[in-house]
Amino acid sequence: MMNKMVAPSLLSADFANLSKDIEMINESDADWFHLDIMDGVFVPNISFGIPVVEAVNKLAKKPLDVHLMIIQPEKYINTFKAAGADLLNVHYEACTHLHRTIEEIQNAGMKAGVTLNPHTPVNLLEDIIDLLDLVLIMSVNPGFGGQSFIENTYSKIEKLRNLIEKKNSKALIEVDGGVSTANSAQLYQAGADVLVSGSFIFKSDNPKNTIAQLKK
Ligand SMILES: O=C(CO)[C@H](O)[C@H](O)COP(=O)(O)O
Repeated sequence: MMNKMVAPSLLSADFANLSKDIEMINESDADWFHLDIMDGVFVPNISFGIPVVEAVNKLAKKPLDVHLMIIQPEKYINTFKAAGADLLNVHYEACTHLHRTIEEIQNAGMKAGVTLNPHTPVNLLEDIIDLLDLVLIMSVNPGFGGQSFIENTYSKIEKLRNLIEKKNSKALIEVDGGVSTANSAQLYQAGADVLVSGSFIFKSDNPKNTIAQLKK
């Protein structure tokens, strides 16, 4: 059975009032917190780092889903575990030894996810999908919030769902970038389990209500 989960992306939160937005997510129907870590090298932007993950972890009452948009993510596995990450997403494009990195994340006591950039085909995961807890499909080029959704994402989700079933994998499918109520129903229908949404939630008049709408 498919899930209908929502992970608000703190990238679009008000950093001057972060505790208020964390409290809003705690009280909402959201399932996870999504935290985007950008290094200015793997992606052309810098977001926030480990001290912010630690601070969020002190207040968050839901799991922390951490998306590493950084080179050499294997160097920071234990650091993010100590900071409070429950699920660690690394990019397929940033990992030379992906199998080893996934095992290290899981051995550190976290769920392991692999993220695919829009140009990366899902069939490249064929020989590792059975080990994964999650696959994050980027529906924008990573680096910035507020971009337009790439329509080819639906067919990528369908191909990934087929691969997951063929390989009897437990991996959840998460989608990130340009997600709103204009595409949420179709994304769940295509096979997505978890939707990440940033600007659509935080720029709305009633973010808690928007999160509830995204779960419908
Ligand atoms: O990973 C990200 C950017 O790299 C963000 O999580 C994603 O873009 C969500 O933002 P929005 O919902 O505003 O598109």
